[in-house]
Order: sequence, then structure tokens, then C-alpha cells
Amino acid sequence: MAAVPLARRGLVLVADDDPVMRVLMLEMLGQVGLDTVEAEDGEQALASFRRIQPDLVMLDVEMPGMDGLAVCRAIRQQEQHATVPIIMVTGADELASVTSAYEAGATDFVSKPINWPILGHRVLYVLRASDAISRLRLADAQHRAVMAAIPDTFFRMNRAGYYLDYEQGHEASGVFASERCVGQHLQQVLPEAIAQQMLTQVHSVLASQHVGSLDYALPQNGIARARAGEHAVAAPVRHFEARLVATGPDEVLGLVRDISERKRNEEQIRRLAYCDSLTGIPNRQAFLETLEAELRRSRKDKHKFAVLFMDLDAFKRINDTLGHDVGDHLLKAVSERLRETIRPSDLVSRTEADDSNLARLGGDEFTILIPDLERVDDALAVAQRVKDAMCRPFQLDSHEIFVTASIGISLYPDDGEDCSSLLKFADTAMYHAKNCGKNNAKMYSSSLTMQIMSHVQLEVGLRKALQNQELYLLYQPQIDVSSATIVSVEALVRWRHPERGIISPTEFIPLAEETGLIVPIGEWVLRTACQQARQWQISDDRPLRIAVNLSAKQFKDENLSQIVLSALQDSGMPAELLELELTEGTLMDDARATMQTLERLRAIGVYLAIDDFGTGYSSMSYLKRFNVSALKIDRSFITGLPQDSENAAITRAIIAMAHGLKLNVVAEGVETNEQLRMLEQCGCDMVQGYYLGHPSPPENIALMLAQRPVLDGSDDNDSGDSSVHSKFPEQH
Ligand SMILES: Nc1nc2c(ncn2[C@@H]2O[C@H](COP(=O)(O)O[C@H]3[C@@H](O)[C@H](n4cnc5c(=O)[nH]c(N)nc54)O[C@@H]3COP(=O)(O)O)[C@@H](O)[C@H]2O)c(=O)[nH]1
Repeated sequence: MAAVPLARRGLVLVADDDPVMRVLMLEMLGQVGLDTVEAEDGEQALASFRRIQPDLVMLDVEMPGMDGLAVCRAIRQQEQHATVPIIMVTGADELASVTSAYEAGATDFVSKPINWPILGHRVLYVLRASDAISRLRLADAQHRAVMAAIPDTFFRMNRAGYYLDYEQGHEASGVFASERCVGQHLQQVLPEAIAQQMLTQVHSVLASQHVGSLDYALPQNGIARARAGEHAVAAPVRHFEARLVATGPDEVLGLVRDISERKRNEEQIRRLAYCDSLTGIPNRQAFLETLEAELRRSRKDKHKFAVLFMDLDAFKRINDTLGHDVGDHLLKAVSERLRETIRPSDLVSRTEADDSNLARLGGDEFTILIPDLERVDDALAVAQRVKDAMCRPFQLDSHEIFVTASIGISLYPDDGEDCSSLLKFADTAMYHAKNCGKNNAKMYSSSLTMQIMSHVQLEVGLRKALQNQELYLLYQPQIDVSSATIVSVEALVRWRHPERGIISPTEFIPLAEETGLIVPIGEWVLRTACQQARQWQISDDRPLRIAVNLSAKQFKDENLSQIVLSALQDSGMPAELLELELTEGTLMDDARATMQTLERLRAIGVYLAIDDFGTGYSSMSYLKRFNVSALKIDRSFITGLPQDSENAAITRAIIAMAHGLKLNVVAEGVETNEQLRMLEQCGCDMVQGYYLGHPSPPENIALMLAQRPVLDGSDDNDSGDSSVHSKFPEQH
């Protein structure tokens, strides 16, 4: 049977000047599967080494010429062969010889007389050990390369919290030097609290054998000051993340990374996500989170808190008239004033006073959280302080701006037990405050929700009212005082609601304004009134004027003049017989735009009147500039005439002033003969009111028109009140 060749296990260079020794060595090494190359002397050995690059070298120490020690040294000098195992064959097992061998760079030695049976195994062992060492060296080099590439600081620590090793990473900002740590306990290196947390984490990692981590911050200027407690003041800090992994039953490896940059980025992102970019105060998201936290806290501690919802009154007008830059400045100034108003107060009960109790939700809406509320009155007191703060004029560049605010308040837990309800209810209360005349603060109550719901239902109904033909017009005559004849008729809209019956325009016109529905409704009124008036003009054969109320939204509608022209054309009405009634508020809203719209309407040739005069700005100079044809004295001045001397004086002054400006004057709300008499004496041109005719359906107006001079025979079908029946001419 042929011998099975042994697997080759390495190439050994054997150098000995004694041929017998060489043969024996080659034989023994061959028996354990090693390949061999022989050399007779040192020079030959060195040359062979360079040529064949053996895995191991065996050198006889004593050789003529270049001895084994010299060869060994020569090999070791070649850097790339610094690790090849070299076994020296020494003449005697004496210490000096062994020492010289190691000093020359030998890996091991074999003494003569050689124990031949174990020589091969010895060589194999040295080869294996050398291989293991090479691999260890490689692993160590790789380890070092990884360490050099990683910015983290490494340390080893035992269960008790002593640093066993500490390798500072190149991006560790030099908080600690390695010599400060090795052999030291955590508490001698880190501030007490952090050291304690780290030790807890070390124990947890050792127990679970899972990776654990810990974030902490240290003052930039060093540990000593941190330990002195100086980090409590706002010293710049660096943030670190320590990851711990168990490397044995009682030892962890820690990697510490400087995460200051990441923290800064996170803070920047947080600021962007949670700050209102215009004012710098917290935004809606931040407020919702603060509210959520407060809710949890108050629920646990059984405390009350309040949410204030503030909205500036007429902010839109400031934006529209003075521009968005001024609007933005105002919002910044408002937030600053709010900040000042709540900062020194009892609002912030937490240790760290911050701005998170205040937020801008968007537009001109701000919210304030009042924690730890003891009495409801405290919330109202804060609202009052805020209102007072808003009332002080804002000086913005060249503008002195006056604003007021409406505030709604909801309470936890009385009004709601979740954030969205509390915010919604505070908003509802704010709307209520606005409806109660602005510059107001109101508490939420559940009845407000009912009101809002019915408001919403009304809005839904109003959206369908036009297409369902639920709207209709009544007409009220305006009578010329000198001729006692009807010269004009005012169209007044009504809504016949399928469930609620007749709804007054005082209820649905503001809603139509708010929702923008006034534009289509107003157009329908205009067209219907023009058609009706044209019929009367034809049948009665006289130039009867029809008066139609225009709301602010309609007046601002850029299609207004087109709509007016089209209504006139479709009905065949002469433009001068269409009277458009505008309130002072509508005209004063945006003076420049007003002038342009008025210009367009005048160009069409319609008759323009100012309605409800005396209730708004009552500015004579504007009246002159607006160049209208008539003004209607508001009925609040006519009520109480002639006894009310103040109203009598105002009425006289308005009539005189209007005549000075060559305007016709109409007195509204004339309900008695005495009022009529007095207005006649004051020279009032026209009168309108229940005394002369209630708002009535077209057929009643047709009857009245047929009587000349006029006789009031009208019924206000919608009020049912027709108590005033008087013959105007007979009163003369
Ligand atoms: N934009 C539009 N507004 C309209 C329209 N139709 C009406 N309105 C406005 O709604 C308000 C209430 O109107 P109404 O309930 O019709 O009241 C009018 C008269 O009924 C009332 N009036 C008339 N005479 C008397 C009186 O002697 N006493 C008394 N207490 N009330 C009286 O006055 C209202 C007419 O006011 P005015 O328009 O200011 O001349 C009202 O503001 C309407 O303007 C519409 O189609 N579009």
C-alpha cells in the first residue's frame, strides 16, 4: 500500500555546517510534513532566505564565517521579515548562549544534543505559535486602524466603576486626558450626578448583557468647574453620548461620543418646528404640547388651569390699509407686549420661567396658558391685564396704532378635559367676546356651543335659501316732505325659513356678510328690486326711485359696477332711479378703494346715499369727498323727538350741515306725527318710517303709489304690526 503523503505544513530553511546534523534535521522535519531547504553556512543561509522566503528558519549558532547569530540579526534587520520565526540551535543549554540567541532576535532555541523525536513537533509548535502571533498582530493593527478612524473615546471599566483603560478619541474635545482617568473611579472624574447615572447604567448593562447608553452634558471649560457646580449657570456645555457594552461578567467597554453638534442641530430643528418664525414665540405645535403636558400635570395634581384665546380686533383692516409690513411689525410688538404682561406674573408656576405659556397660533391669534388656577377670577384678571396692555398705543415707525383684543377663556376641568376641546372652547368664547362688541373677555359656557351650532345650522340653511327661493323683498316708502308723495321705495330682504318662519335681516345679513353669501344674495336683491321698480315706473308712469342696501362685502366686490350695470340693463331701469345705500363704516374701511368704487358707480349715474348717518364716523370732510347725493339720519336720533333735546339738536345740525353740502336728507324711523312735524320744521327733505308706511309687499306699495298724495295704508306683513295708519297729507 502506497504511503499517503502528509499535507505540507510549511517550508523550513535549515542552516548547519555539519552535514550529518543537516541530514538528520531534514529527515525529522520531513517526518512531520514540513518541506525543507538546507544551507551549509551563514552566507548561504541568508541568500536562500532571501530567495525562498521560508516559513521558519533553523540556524546553528556556530558556523564558520557568518555564524547563526549574525544571520539571525541580518534577517531581523529586514523589516518585512521581522516576524518570521527563527529557532537557534545552540551548542549548550547555557544561559549566555540562550540570552545571545534572544538578543539576536531568535524566537526559540533548541540545545544540542538534540532530542530528535520531538524536534519536528517543536518546530510545528513554533510555527503555530508564530502564526497565532501574526494573526494577533494583524487583528491588533486592524483594531488600531478602527480606533484611529472612530472619533469616539474608548474606555474599559469594571463593575465598581473604576476606569481600567481610557483611549481618548480624536473628536472628544479633550474634556478628560487619559491619565486623569485610568485607575480612577467614575466619581473622581465626572460630576456626582452623571457618575451615579453612569454607574447605574454599567450595572444594568452587566446584568442584561445588552448595549446601554447615556446622554450627559459637561461644561466646555472643564471638569473641575463642573464638579464645583458651575454648570448651573449658563456656561457653554458639550453634550456626550456614552454607549456601554459588556465585555465580560464584570467589565464593560464604553464608547463616548461628542454629540454637541447633533444636539445643536436638533435644537435648531426644534426651534424651527416649535417657534413662530415671525414673533419668535412658541407656535401652535409647541402650545399643544405644553397644553398636553399641563393637562397631565394638572390631572395628576388635581389642579385647575385656564386657556386664554386672544384675537386682535380689526387686525385685517390694519393689514389692508397700512400694508402687511406694518401688520407684521404689529404682531411682533403684540407678542412682545404679551410676553411682558405675563412674564412677571403668577402665570408661570414652574421653576424654569419660559415663554411656553404663550403662543401665536397663526394670524392675529394668540394663546396663553394659566397653570395652577386657584380662582376663575384670576383668569379674568389676566385677561383684563392683557386687554389693558393691548389698549396702549403701539408706536411702529411713523404709525401710532391703536388696537383692542377679544379674549375667550376655557377652564380645565370645568369646560373640557382634553386639549382640543379646551382650545376650541376658548376660541368659541373669543368669538362670543367679539360678538359682544369686541375689546371684551368672555368665559366659555356650554350654551355658547349651542349658539354656535344654531349659527352653523342657520348658515347651512342660508346657503340653500337662494336656490330654494326662500328669500323675498318687502318695500318701504320714502316720502318727499314738501310734496307728500312717495319718491323712493327701499327694498328690504326677508327670509322665509322652512322651519323657523320669517327671519329678520338683522339675524341673517351679518351671517351672510361673514360667509360671503351676501354677494350672491345682494345681487339677487338688486336685480329683483330693479325689476319690481321698473314695473311700478311703467304702470304708475312716474320716476320712482328704488333704494337698495349695499353691504361692505358687496361694495368691495370688484364686479360690483358690472353687476349694477347688468341689473339696470336687464330691468330697463334708468340709472339715476337706482339708489344705493351705503353705511359710513363701509365707506371708511379703505378710503382709497372707496373713492375708486364710488367713482365707478357715479360714472354709471346711480344715486348714492349714506345710510345710518350719525352712528359711525360722521365726518363732514369725508362726506364732501365721497360726493354722495343724500344722507339718511339714523333712526336712533329720530326716536325720542321732539322731546329729546340732544337728539333734536343733532338732527337739526345734520340737516343744516347736509344742506350746506347740497345733500338731500332723509329721516329714518319716523314713527309719530310729532316727529314728522319737527322734521318738517327743520327742513328735512324726505321721511321714512312706520308712521308713513311699514316695509310691505309689492302689491301694497302699488296701492300706496296709486294714492296721491300718499296715504299710509300699508301692513308690515312680516311684523303683523300695522298700528300706525295715518294720512300724511292730513297732518299738514
Ligand atoms: N345689505 C343688505 N342689508 C339689508 C337688506 N335688507 C335689509 N337690510 C338691513 O337689515 C337691517 C334690518 O332691516 P329691517 O329689519 O328690514 O329693518 C328696516 C326697517 O324695517 C326698519 N324701520 C323702518 N322704519 C322704521 C321705524 O319707524 N321704526 C323702526 N323701529 N324700524 C324701522 O329699519 C330698517 C331699515 O334700515 P336702513 O336700511 O338703515 O334704512 C337694516 O340695517 C337693513 O339695512 C338687504 O337687502 N341688503
